[in-house]
Amino acid sequence: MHRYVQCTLVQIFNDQKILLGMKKRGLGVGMWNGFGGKVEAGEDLKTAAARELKEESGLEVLTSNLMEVGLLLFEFVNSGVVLEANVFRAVEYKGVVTESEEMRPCWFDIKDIPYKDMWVDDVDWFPLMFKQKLFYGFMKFTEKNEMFSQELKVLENVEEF
Ligand SMILES: COc1nc(N)nc2c1ncn2[C@H]1C[C@H](O)[C@@H](COP(=O)(O)OP(=O)(O)OP(=O)(O)O)O1
Repeated sequence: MHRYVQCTLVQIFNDQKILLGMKKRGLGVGMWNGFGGKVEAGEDLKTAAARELKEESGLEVLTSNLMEVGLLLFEFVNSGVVLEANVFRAVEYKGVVTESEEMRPCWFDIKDIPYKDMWVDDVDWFPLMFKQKLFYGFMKFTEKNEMFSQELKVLENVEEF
């Protein structure tokens, strides 16, 4: 049986740079990623995305400045957990980038993304995000977090999520 968990993943852009965070604990520790986490009871997706961004990076974003860019389902077959990651991008935000208990943020040029220190799926969908394509993906992972199956497609509009 599967257990679906809604979560968010926010990508912050400044011209040709993207802000990534080095995960300091928990799922994905030791890897660079966008900012996000589980949606809490009673929260809508964008409110959860803005909260996680603030908690992990110190940056504040208005929910109206969060643009949907993709939906990714990560199934961890051993546990039966399926993370439904709702991916957003933002180019308008305020605040000071600040290291948190969970993430150490750093700006990267979009031509120099540290894919070798990121989840293996990222190398396939980051380029779609950089081309401003809307995408859907379904990836399956073993108990060692190795990806063994991947479906990834470009969508026309968010209604196809
Ligand atoms: C499996 O492949 C993944 N790829 C990418 N790029 N991102 C992933 C993958 N699996 C999970 N994620 C992202 C999605 C979310 O943004 C976070 C989930 O993080 P976490 O489990 O730390 O969520 P929190 O609510 O912050 O957790 P705490 O309970 O520790 O606060 O990872």
